[in-house]
This record gives sequence, C-alpha cells and structure tokens, in this order.
Amino acid sequence: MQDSCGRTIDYLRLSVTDRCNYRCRYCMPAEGVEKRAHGDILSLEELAEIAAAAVACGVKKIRLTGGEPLVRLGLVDLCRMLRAIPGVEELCLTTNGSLLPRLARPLREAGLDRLNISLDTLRPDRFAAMTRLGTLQAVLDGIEAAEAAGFHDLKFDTVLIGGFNDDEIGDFVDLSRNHPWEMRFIELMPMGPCASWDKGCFLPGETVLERVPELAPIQAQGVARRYRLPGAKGTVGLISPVSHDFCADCRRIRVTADGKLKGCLHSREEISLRGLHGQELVDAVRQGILHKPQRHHLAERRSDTPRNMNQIGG
Ligand SMILES: Nc1nc2c(ncn2[C@@H]2O[C@H](COP(=O)(O)OP(=O)(O)OP(=O)(O)O)[C@@H](O)[C@H]2O)c(=O)[nH]1
Ligand SMILES: C[S@@+](CC[C@H](N)C(=O)[O-])C[C@H]1O[C@@H](n2cnc3c(N)ncnc32)[C@H](O)[C@@H]1O
Ligand code: SF4
Ligand code: SF4
Repeated sequence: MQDSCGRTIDYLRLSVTDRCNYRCRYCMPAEGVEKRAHGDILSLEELAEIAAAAVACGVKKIRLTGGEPLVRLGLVDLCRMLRAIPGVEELCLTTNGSLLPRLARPLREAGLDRLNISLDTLRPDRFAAMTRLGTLQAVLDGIEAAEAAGFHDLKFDTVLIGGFNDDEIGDFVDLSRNHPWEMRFIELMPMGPCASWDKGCFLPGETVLERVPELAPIQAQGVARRYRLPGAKGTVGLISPVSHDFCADCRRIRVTADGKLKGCLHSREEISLRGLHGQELVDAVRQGILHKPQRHHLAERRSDTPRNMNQIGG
C-alpha cells in the first residue's frame, strides 16, 4: 500500500533481537546494555504473525536484523515460518557474519534468499578494537561458510568512518574485482554512541569516488548508487543517507524486537503491535504506514529516535 506521501511500502525490516555478540563502538555502549527479559521480546509466533499482517498491507520483502539476528534462538525455524507466508517474495538477513559457520547452511535450507554481511575493516587489530568483542577471522570463516551454503550474491556493508577505515577504501573496492559481490559503503549516521563523535568521522560517500576514480556508474538498486571497476566481477555501492538522502523513495517500515512499528529509522514515533491479532493487527500496521514520517533530520545532525541502532536494526 501507499503511505500519505504516495510512497509504495513493500519492505519490512524485522528485528528479532536487540542483543549482540559484538559491541561496535558506533552502535552500542561498551557496558550497561540493558538486558530485556525474554518475555519483552516478540516470540517466533508473534514475529510471524506481524510479518503476515505486513504482507496483508503489501509487504513483499522481509529483512531480518537485530542486534545480531544469528544470536536469536529459533532463527532457522522463524525463516521457515516466514517462507511459508504466501506473498513473501524475498527473505533476506543482515548479519555481522560471525555465527555463519554454524548457521549459513540451515538458514539456506530454511529458505533464506540473500545475506548482507557487515564488515568495517579488513585489519584484525582494527576489527577487534571496533567490535570490542569480535575477531576478523570469525567473519572470514563466516563468509566462506555462506558461499559454501550457496549464498553467492553477497553484499558487504562497510560504515565509512574518517580516521578509522577510510585508508581501506581501495582494499574493499578491490574485493569486487574477483568476487561477484557488492561492496557497499554506508555513511555513518549520527545517532547513539557516535552522535557525539568528531565531525571528521562523518565522511560523505563521494570520498570513495575521489579515492577510486576508475569506478564507473551503473544502474542504482534500492537505496544504493552503484559503480563498477573496469572488468570487475562485482560492484561497489554507496549508501548515503546523510549527503544524498533517499527518503523520497523510501519503501520501508520497521518492527523492533520489542514489537514497536517504526515508520522511519530516525523517528521517535512508534506504534505498539503487542497483543494485537487478526484485523486489529493489520489495521495497526496500516496506520503505521499511513503515518510514516516524510524524512529524517540528519542534516541538522539530529536523529529523533532515543534508541541505539541495535534496538532498531539499521
Ligand atoms: N537512513 C536510512 N538508512 C538505512 C535504511 N535502511 C538501511 N539503512 C542503512 O543502510 C545500511 C545497509 O542496510 P542493509 O541492512 O544491508 O539493507 P538494504 O540496504 O536494504 O539491503 P538490500 O535489500 O540488499 O538493498 C545499514 O547500515 C542501514 O543502517 C533507511 O531506511 N534509512
Ligand atoms: C544495527 S546492525 C544489525 C545487524 C547486524 N548486527 C550487523 O551488524 O549487520 C545493521 C547495520 O547498521 C549499521 N549501523 C549501525 N549503526 C550505524 C550508524 N550510526 N550509521 C550507519 N550505519 C550504522 C551496521 O554497521 C550494520 O551494517
Ligand atoms: S552493528 Fe551489528 S554487530 Fe555491531 S554492535 Fe551493532 S548490532 Fe552488533
Ligand atoms: S530516514 Fe526514514 S524516511 Fe528516510 S529512508 Fe530512512 S527510514 Fe526512510
């Protein structure tokens, strides 16, 4: 269905947990992460019921996210439940990749179509410093497991952070030469822990084009402007929510792991879906779509949501 700005909404980002096995510095605080009781988090059945209500409102694509979705018990069962909903054309997942060695194959068998893997640096020391709890090797093993399980059109999401990984732009772009992957650079959005970071950390996506002038534009896809190196197997994407916002073309709604429908990533407005069933639930999702905010206010360096990114799902 269309929202009040005439945008077609057909993409649901469904968060299955706010927990994570990492503590990326821009996303989560090091300590004091409030642990929700299990009962505060939507059950698998509730998640599937909400997904079905969103499909009844026109959603065709579902992306599972978190926190780290792979730490959620029953995730494979959930994929099977979502796959069984008539009208779900694409089932995708965004992950930090570290638990794929165990889960890539069962997820594939349960009907997951696509995987996006977040990877901010190719240097083991930087990786450990940024994630606080992770190792690069675990993600590299996860990538191998994903390919072995049949996920060939992988996309990688690298948050561009001035002074941290901008000297690795060329290394990430190079990976697109011999792999059929999309290497994407995301502008850091000022919210949660990184909202107070130095101005120099926030680089425009154009930095990538300045550093790698051989990149030639190709057709955009979703929210990413896309490019290719001459003769490369893969592509490069720029997701620029700050410098080139894509709100006018936004097709998304989000549901948080505690059952709140968010029309916009950066908005404070939420509709509680918990305890609603049947037509009541469908009507609440419809209301959320109709009242979807027009755009964000990041240009004034302000996200209006009090949530950290792990409590939304990106
Ligand atoms: N501002 C803004 N940023 C978003 C939105 N959706 C995703 N992002 C950011 O874009 C990055 C990539 O998102 P992904 O989870 O890979 O999903 P996607 O870009 O929809 O993936 P595809 O389905 O493969 O196109 C994440 O860092 C998100 O935080 C959005 O609606 N608004
Ligand atoms: C919140 S994570 C959830 C899924 C999974 N844990 C992962 O890291 O892929 C989703 C995406 O949001 C990105 N992200 C988190 N905080 C961000 C911020 N302030 N600006 C831009 N992207 C951000 C992460 O890098 C990741 O690619
Ligand atoms: S970006 Fe993803 S992996 Fe990193 S702390 Fe946030 S939820 Fe966890
Ligand atoms: S900021 Fe809000 S309106 Fe803009 S693209 Fe993201 S979710 Fe959509």
